Amino acid sequence: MTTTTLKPIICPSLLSSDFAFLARDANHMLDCGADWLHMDVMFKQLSVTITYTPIYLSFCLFFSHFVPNLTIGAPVIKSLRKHTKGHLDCHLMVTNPETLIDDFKNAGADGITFHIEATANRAGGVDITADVIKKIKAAGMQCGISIKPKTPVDVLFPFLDDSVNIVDFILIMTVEPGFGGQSFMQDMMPKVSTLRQRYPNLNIQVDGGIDPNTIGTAAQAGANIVVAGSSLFKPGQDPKDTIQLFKDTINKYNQH
Ligand SMILES: O=C(CO)[C@H](O)[C@H](O)COP(=O)(O)O
Ligand SMILES: [Fe+2]
Repeated sequence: MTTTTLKPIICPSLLSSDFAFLARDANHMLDCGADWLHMDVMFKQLSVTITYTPIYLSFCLFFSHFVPNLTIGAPVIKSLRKHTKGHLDCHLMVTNPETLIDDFKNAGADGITFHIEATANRAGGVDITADVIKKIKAAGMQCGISIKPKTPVDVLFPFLDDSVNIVDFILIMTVEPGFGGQSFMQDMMPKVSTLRQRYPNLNIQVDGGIDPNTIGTAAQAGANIVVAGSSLFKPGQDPKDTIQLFKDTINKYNQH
């Protein structure tokens, strides 16, 4: 297989911006060298999981929120679109991502990343997942698939091996989704290196706890797209230097 050098792509998470000055903060990050603008879409939606428990010889219903937080939706993307030319990389932490694809496309999103836990765990999950990929691509957007920390990486293989419905990148969560400012989970790195070995040309994004101390670990494992909120919006620090450091570190480890 021929390999190409993967471009570093730095995505400031606007979850850490001042929402009252969203466009100002987004464009400042682009002026500082950022490549994409990462938009964290969280919807505190109740989901139901049916699980068979052999111990009790019965089926149990579990109710949970996909994430315990509520952030922004398509109307905010639409407003921001009018004030920036940046690539809007929308990370959907919601239970039924297929219901939001048209809204986000119409609002001006450039890419949608959905969580496989929100599609594959439902009845007919493989087909639902494939349909979501198809729908995002048919709408002309980039498509990413994300996995939470407890989800094994091999659930992604069938979709990456599909030569028809091409996924643009994988997002490996390096924190439990829901909030910015959490600590980087180093134990997620074997997932990144497994993907890098199996798919040398795959764009791999990491999200959560990326800062000057953790970027080396993520880049060495094989990540070339990084999301960073807290570390880029840290008061009193120039994001230009941090973005350049992230790019240099990714380039250092990304020589096939
Ligand atoms: O998806 C996310 C949380 O669910 C955010 O993108 C992520 O946490 C970025 O923030 P930080 O760099 O502060 O960890
Ligand atoms: Fe995110």
